[in-house]
Amino acid sequence: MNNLESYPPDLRHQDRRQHPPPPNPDQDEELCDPDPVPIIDLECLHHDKLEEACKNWGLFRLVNHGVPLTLLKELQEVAKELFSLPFAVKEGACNGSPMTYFWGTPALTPSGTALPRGPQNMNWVEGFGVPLSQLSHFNPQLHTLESVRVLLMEYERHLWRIGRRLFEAMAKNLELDVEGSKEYLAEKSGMMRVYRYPNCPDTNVGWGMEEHTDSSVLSILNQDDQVGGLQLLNHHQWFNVKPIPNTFIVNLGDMMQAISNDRYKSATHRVSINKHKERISLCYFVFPDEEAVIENSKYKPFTYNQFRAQVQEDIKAIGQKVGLPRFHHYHNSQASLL
Ligand SMILES: O=C(O)CCC(=O)C(=O)O
Ligand SMILES: [Fe+2]
Repeated sequence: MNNLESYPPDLRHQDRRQHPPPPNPDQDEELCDPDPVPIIDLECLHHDKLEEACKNWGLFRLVNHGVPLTLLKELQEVAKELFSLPFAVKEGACNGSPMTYFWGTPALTPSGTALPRGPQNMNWVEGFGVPLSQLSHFNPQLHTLESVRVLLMEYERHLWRIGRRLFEAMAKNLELDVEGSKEYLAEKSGMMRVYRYPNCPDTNVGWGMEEHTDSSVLSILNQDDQVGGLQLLNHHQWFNVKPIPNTFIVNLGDMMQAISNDRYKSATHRVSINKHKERISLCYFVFPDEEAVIENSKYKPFTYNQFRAQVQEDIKAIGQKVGLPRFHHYHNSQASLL
């Protein structure tokens, strides 16, 4: 099933062929733990439950989201098909299109190129990314990529409906001005990413995706039905976020934390490597209007454009994102780098 030729050369672990999976892979045991993540029902949205999840977790599981199961299954299938193509085909597939193919890091420049990282912090992931504003503006030559694009167009319409509904409920809880807060969630400002996390017998090679917070307002994740790996940091403890079919994981990003004046939190999360099974996930990120100014008692006035530029600068200069502390009043740059 593992098609070595399809993996980026950096992610081809030499031991891969010598370790067939045991009948009961130990990593699956953790998936039997009770799932601690708060559940939010979109059909019957309780504002107090949502408030509690945003304040205490920065992440929740969304049920009754209204996205057809057939669409979710089809997306997973076509994504699998796309990733199983030879690496060289995937590498060339996005030339001349707004879609990008990347591996080894999720940190990209605005034009979609991977920000260079040292081999010591290689993330065990490959992905395709596309800005939502471009999704309907290109026709990939590669048939499988075109199938993905068509499905993503339909999927995006659902996720925008979900994101807006959730954001409106949060804005109400935060008593934000209804008209003024509209620019904090811009329909086509988002992006979509499809990931594959190759399995690797030696999990010491690092992380599928290293610990981070998202820069978005909201991120909506459709993770593999079967293979876990997503972990959430809450109150100094890491939790496994189980894969449960037909549910989404919604996490709040840095922009939501800033908009809420730090009442809500941007979830710190990471993805572990599975020894035996690869994992597919799809992530939708939605951002504020690029020029919308965020300003309140905890933050100096700033726009998402400025935030993004600062993140890029920090990654280039010190190899990591500093994020929100850069924009706090009374920011002390030394303190935030610790
Ligand atoms: O694939 C996942 O489960 C998480 C992806 C993620 O955290 C991200 O893209 O920021
Ligand atoms: Fe993330």
